[in-house]
Amino acid sequence: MGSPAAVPKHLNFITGNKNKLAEVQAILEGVIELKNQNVDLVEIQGTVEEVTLDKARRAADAINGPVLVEDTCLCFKAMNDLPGPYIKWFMLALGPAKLHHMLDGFDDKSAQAVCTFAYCEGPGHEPVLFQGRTDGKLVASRGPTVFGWDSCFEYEGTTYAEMDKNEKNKISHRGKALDKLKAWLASKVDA
Ligand SMILES: O=c1nc[nH]c2c1ncn2[C@H]1C[C@H](O)[C@@H](COP(=O)(O)OP(=O)(O)OP(=O)(O)O)O1
Ligand SMILES: [Mg+2]
Repeated sequence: MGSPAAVPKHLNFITGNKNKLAEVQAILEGVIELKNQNVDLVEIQGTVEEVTLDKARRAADAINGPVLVEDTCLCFKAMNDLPGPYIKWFMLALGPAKLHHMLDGFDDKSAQAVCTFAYCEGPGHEPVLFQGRTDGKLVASRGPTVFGWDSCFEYEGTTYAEMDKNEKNKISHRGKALDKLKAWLASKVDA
C-alpha cells in the first residue's frame, strides 16, 4: 500500500486520546522511539481507509513532517458494519452504560474492533496503512469504564476492560495493527 517510505528514526504519533497513546507506547516499547503531539484533526466521513488516509495527510500538513495517526472503528454485523468510524459520537452520546442498547432490536450481537494506522512521511507523500481486526460481541458494560467502549466489547468471554493491559494488547485490534507496523519497520531496516 502506498509509495515506499524511508525508515523512520522515531514516530510522531498524532492523537488526542491518552488511552490510545498509552497502549501504543506499551506495544512499541523497545521497538522504536515514540513522540506525541495532540493536534485536533478534522475527521471526514467515508470508509475506515478513507478516514485514516485523510487524517494522515491533514496531520502531516499540520506539523509539516512525518506522522503516525490511527483511527479506530467498532463495527456491528447487524448494522452492516456501522457505526464503524462514527463510534466516537455514539460513545459520547450513550456512554458505556447504554451503548449495548444499540443492538437491542437485533439477535446478532457480533462486533468487530478495527484499528487502522497510517504512517505518512510528510506533506505530499502517500500514507502507508496497517490494519488489525478483532472479532467480539457487544455486551452490557462489565469492568472499569476507563477507555471508550472497552467495557462493552467482549472477546472470548471477557471484556477488554476486564483484561489486564498486556492481555488486551496481545489480542486487540491495535496490537494486531502494530504487529504489521513492526514487520514493516523490520523490513525497512533489513533492506
Ligand atoms: O481500544 C479501544 N477500546 C475502547 N475504546 C476505544 C479504543 N480505541 C478507541 N476507542 C474509542 C475512542 C473514540 O471514542 C473512538 C475512536 O475514535 P477515534 O477518532 O479513533 O479516536 P479519538 O478521536 O479518541 O482519538 P484521535 O485523536 O486519535 O482521533 O473509539
Ligand atoms: Mg478522532
